[in-house]
Amino acid sequence: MAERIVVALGGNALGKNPEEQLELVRHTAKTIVDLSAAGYEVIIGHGNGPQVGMINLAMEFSASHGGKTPYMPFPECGAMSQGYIGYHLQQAIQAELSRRGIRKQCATIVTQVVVDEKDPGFAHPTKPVGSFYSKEEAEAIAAEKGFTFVEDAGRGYRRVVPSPIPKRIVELDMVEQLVNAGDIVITVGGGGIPVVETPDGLKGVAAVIDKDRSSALLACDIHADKLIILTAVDRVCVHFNQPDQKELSAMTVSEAEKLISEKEFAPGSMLPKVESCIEFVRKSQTGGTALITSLARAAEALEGKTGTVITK
Ligand SMILES: Nc1ncnc2c1ncn2[C@@H]1O[C@H](COP(=O)(O)OP(=O)(O)O)[C@@H](O)[C@H]1O
Ligand SMILES: NC(=O)OP(=O)(O)O
Repeated sequence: MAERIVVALGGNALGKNPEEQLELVRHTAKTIVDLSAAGYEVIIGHGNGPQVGMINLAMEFSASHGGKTPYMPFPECGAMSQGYIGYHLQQAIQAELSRRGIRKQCATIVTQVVVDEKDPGFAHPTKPVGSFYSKEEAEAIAAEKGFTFVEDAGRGYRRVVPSPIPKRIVELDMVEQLVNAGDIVITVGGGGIPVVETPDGLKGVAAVIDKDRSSALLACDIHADKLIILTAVDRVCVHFNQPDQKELSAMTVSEAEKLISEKEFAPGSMLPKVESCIEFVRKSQTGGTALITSLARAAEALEGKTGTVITK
C-alpha cells in the first residue's frame, strides 16, 4: 500500500509577493510531484504569515483611506490567503503533473480549523504576519491601526497576531475522500481559517494558526505514515548558529524534549516544528515518523541521505 505523507511547506516555498510566489511554486511543485511519482500519497499544508499580513494591511488601508472597499474581517483575509496561495500551488502542480504525463489531479480545499475560544494564545499575540518594518514605521502603523509589533531577531519589526492551538479540521472527511481517490490535496493553508463553535454554528476569529501544528493534527487524523516539514535548513541543529553547531540526523521524542528543555530551538521558528513532530509521532496510530528538512532535499531526505528524523 502507498505510504501517506503530509508535507508542511514553509515560507521559502512561497515567497513574499505574487511574482516571487509564482516563480517559487514551480520549484515546490517539482518536489511535490517527485514525491507523488515515487508512489507516495501527498497531502500539502502551507504557511501564510507574509500573505495574510499583506492582504489584511491592504484591505485596512484601502477601507480607511477612501479606497471605497468595505471593512474586511481578519478571518476573511485568511480565507483569501488560502485561495491565493492554493491557486498558485495547484496550478504549478497541475502543470508539472501534465508535463510528466502523470494522470493525477490537484486541488485546494478552503479549510476551517476549530480552536478553543478560551485558548490562552488569544491574550498573547505571537504569530508574525506581513512584512518587516523599521521601528518608526511600526510605531506609526501601530498608532493608526492598534496592531501589536515585535522586534524579530534583529531583522526589523513585524506585526504579531494570536495563534491558538488547532483542535479539529472541519473539512477532514472531504480531504480524505480526495486522497483516497488518488488526488493531491492542498489543505490547512495558513494553518486553516481559525473558527470557534457557537450555538449558531462556526464563527471565524482573528488569529493565525501555526501551519506545522495543523499539519501535525492533519497527519494524525488522516492516518499518515509521515509528517514532513520542509523549511530552509537541511537538518535541525544543536547550538544553532554557534561555532560548535551540530546537525542532527535523528532524535527520539524524549531526546527532542530534552533539547527543548535546554532551549536549543528558537521559539518563533524551529520550536513549533519540533513540537509538532513530537505531537504527531506520539499520537500517530500508524507508528508514524516525522522529518524536518529543506524543500530542495526532500526526496533525498526520504531516502535517509539528509534531514532530521523524529521517532518514538
Ligand atoms: N536549532 C535549530 N536548528 C535549525 N534551524 C533553526 C534552529 N533554530 C532556529 N532555526 C531557524 O528556524 C528556521 C525555520 O523556521 P521558519 O523560518 O519560521 O520556518 P518556515 O520555513 O516555516 O517559514 C530555519 O531556517 C533556521 O533559520
Ligand atoms: N500560518 C503559518 O504558520 O504561517 P507561516 O508559516 O508563514 O508563519
